[in-house]
Amino acid sequence: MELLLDTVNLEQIEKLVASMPIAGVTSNPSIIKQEGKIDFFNHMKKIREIIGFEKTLHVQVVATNYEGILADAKAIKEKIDPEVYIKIPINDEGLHAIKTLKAEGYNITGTAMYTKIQGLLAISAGADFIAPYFNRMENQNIDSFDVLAAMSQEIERTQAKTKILAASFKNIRQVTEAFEAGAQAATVGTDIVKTAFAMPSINQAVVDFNADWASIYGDVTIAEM
Ligand SMILES: O=C[C@H](O)COP(=O)(O)O
Repeated sequence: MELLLDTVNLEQIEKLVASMPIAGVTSNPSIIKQEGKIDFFNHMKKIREIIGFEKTLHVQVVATNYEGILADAKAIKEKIDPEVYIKIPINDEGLHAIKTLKAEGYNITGTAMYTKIQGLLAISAGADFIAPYFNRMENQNIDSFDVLAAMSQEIERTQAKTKILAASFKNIRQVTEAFEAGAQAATVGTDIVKTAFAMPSINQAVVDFNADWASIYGDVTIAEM
């Protein structure tokens, strides 16, 4: 499985990339807004410096029409780096742009995915990743697990190269469900990452082990023995 960070906070990225098996970083305008009016291209380049080229960086277009999306994609690729994944909403204009940009060798992540048909079309257009919005689908009473499982089946059936990069999570259960449904990757906010080990029993187990050790050896650690 691939775990990506859905943030552009440099400090958090640096910290979590060092301590967790992180496969990349994703962003969108709402995520950028959380950092204020950052120097967009320089900030994205700093993220690349932190994560290196073995991890993926996904940056979203803002234009909503075909020509504008192509222009945004070109600028992102030229001003950040050629390896960046261009995030494009899967709608009529976006899909048109995905077809064109894939033919020109761009890395593409189809995003804003709420329905099976969006995913099927993006897979067919050759998107490298599709990003179904797990929590947002649940909020609309759509069975997220079923949508992801259908995408997984389609990728398997057609032997497509597309990977499912599940997004939009409000808790860890949704993340593990996304992987169980067949997602290869999931992008999560730093708040969700932090809850991965938040179960009180985990810490209590460590406290109990330490107490038993101390009852035998006092405060002498294994390294000091
Ligand atoms: O890029 C898409 C985001 O992961 C959506 O997440 P959100 O539903 O928390 O805004």
